Amino acid sequence: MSIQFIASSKLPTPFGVFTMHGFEEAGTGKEHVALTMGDVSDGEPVLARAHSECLTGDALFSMRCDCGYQLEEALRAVAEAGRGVVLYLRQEGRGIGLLNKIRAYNLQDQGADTVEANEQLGFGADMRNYSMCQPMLDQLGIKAIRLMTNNPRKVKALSDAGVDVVERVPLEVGRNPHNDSYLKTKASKLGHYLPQGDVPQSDDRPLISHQDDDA
Ligand SMILES: Nc1nc2c(ncn2[C@@H]2O[C@H](COP(=O)(O)OP(=O)(O)OP(=O)(O)O)[C@@H](O)[C@H]2O)c(=O)[nH]1
Ligand SMILES: [Zn+2]
Repeated sequence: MSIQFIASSKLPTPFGVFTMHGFEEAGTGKEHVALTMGDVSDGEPVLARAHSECLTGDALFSMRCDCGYQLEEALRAVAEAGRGVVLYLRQEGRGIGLLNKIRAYNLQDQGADTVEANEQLGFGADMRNYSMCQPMLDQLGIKAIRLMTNNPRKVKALSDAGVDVVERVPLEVGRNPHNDSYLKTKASKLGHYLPQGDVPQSDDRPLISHQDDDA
């Protein structure tokens, strides 16, 4: 895929100050972002997250999925390591887009699981492609990554796209009563490595703003 680097800036967050890099896909005009911290171009493997956009989880505090929790944890882990990258990829709803994801949620409200809902709408279970990742990492001087994910298909897709994934780092956060059956379906039908066992019963989403209270 042809992707053009556009500009970089600072991005202060509750976790620390990242550098934000903006990219534009040729053809589609899709805008992707990479957040980096530390020296990522020294040739050593870089702690990395390739995060698929989830407006509902990432921005609207949804507890239907684990996306928002994973995004927070990935940013926190990179900041703690002092070095890493988070690719924020505009492939909402596993590639079907926001409005189709809302259609899929409507079907899930009526009993379908996340895979059945996609299929009832005429989509595959996962319509994402990761071909923007290698050119984005290349632009940032990143040679190899330690990928934070529970999704073995993502590891394979990135490797197939030419990314040197030297390690998978588990990212198991955010399980709650609202997303438990969704996570079970991800494990059983999409192959995610996710712990089973008792669901934490708390309804709270561990928002960043609450973390100081616990410290
Ligand atoms: N179509 C659809 N997309 C969903 C649903 N729930 C979350 N998503 C999208 O799924 C994507 C995240 O995919 P996941 O399978 O949760 O995670 P992953 O990135 O493949 O795996 P991890 O790296 O372990 O997080 C985001 O684009 C979300 O918008 C759903 O019920 N239906
Ligand atoms: Zn989500």
